[in-house]
Amino acid sequence: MSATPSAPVLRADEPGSFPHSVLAERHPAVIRQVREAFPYGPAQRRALDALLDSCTKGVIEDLPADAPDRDRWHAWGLEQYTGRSWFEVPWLWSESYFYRRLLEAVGYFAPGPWQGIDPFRPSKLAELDSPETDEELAALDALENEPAPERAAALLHGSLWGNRADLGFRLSAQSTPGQSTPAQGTARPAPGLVADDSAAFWSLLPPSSRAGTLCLVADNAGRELVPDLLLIDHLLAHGRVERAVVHVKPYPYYVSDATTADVVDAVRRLAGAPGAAAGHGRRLWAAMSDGRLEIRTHPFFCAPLPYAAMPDDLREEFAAAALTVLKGDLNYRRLVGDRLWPPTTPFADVTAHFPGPVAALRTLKSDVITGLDATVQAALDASGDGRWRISGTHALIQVRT
Ligand SMILES: O=P(O)(O)OC[C@H]1O[C@](O)(CO)[C@@H](O)[C@@H]1O
Repeated sequence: MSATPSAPVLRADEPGSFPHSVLAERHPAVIRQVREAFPYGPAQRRALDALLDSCTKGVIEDLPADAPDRDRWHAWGLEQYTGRSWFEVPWLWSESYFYRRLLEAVGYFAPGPWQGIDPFRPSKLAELDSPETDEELAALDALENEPAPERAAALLHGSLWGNRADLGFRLSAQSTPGQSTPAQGTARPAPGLVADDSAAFWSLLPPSSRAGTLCLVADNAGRELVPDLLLIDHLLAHGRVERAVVHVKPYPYYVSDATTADVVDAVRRLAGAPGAAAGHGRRLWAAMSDGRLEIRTHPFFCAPLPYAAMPDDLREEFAAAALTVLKGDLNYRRLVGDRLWPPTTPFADVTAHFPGPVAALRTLKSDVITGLDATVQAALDASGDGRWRISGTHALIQVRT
């Protein structure tokens, strides 16, 4: 890697900035949503109130002495950050620890009646069972008749724009009226795509008898995970990959990030749907049963750390993959170190640390961006849409081979 000058790590210490708004507005909204989602008892309600006080006007507090992952969080910086304001430590760290503390407050980890109860499950299921999901599944019928290259392109874009299904984002972002996912099967670049390395993506997964393994590091459940699985079904069915591994979160995270339960719900939703969707669901179910599609998780997926700091076991796994696909905004931030790089900083430079070929499929929902062509950046900055980095209306497909 050429000596790319470093860039500042994002913090939430600037009032008016997007990171600041996430800690000051989105996190309180998440606590309110969780409080209303379940008939939690007085103890949990007091714990949620205490977290609200701590994360808006207090300081970072240590985990309880008997917390199963206390040592791990101390190694991840908790020792250093205890007693400091949530707004002054790295933004990624604050956000990640917030979700850990939220689960603590509702009794997710402690032995007892609420152990393992996902506080975000009602909103994830509501989204999965929504009429919008019905519509998207029905659109698969038309796709069946499209030539394979168009079908492949449509499924790749479905997985990409599925990343707008970020329920945490919806809590505080106003939706962009009339903005929809790109029409299925159209060859022209989708509006809102600020970088498009689709050709490199497909070049890494040629149909072949020696096809390799795809690792997909998932992001949101529901209407993002379904198109991710449809893409995987297509890659398996067309011999572009021999095996696929979907990496999910070990516990609920960032409101709608996918866990194993969400994968099962998504495959069931497909298999139980009318039309072509059912065929995709049955194939995915069979692939999970015979091991061609595997679900894995790792504590690192809920760590407040960049991918450059990933542990060796994950490093070896990604090094052996034909391609690792990182889905979404948070994974992108972690891939490039959650730093405010100049937007034209080459993607290949800031991802040189990644052990194997890597692709980012992301809708832009935070300030971090790299690998932009200077003319594209100039056009975006001149567009008058000051929110192009954070509004989720723009997306990218970036690949480092
Ligand atoms: O689900 P995604 O695409 O990772 O987006 C996560 C969102 O949460 C944030 O962390 C802000 O809370 C941003 O990264 C992004 O807006």
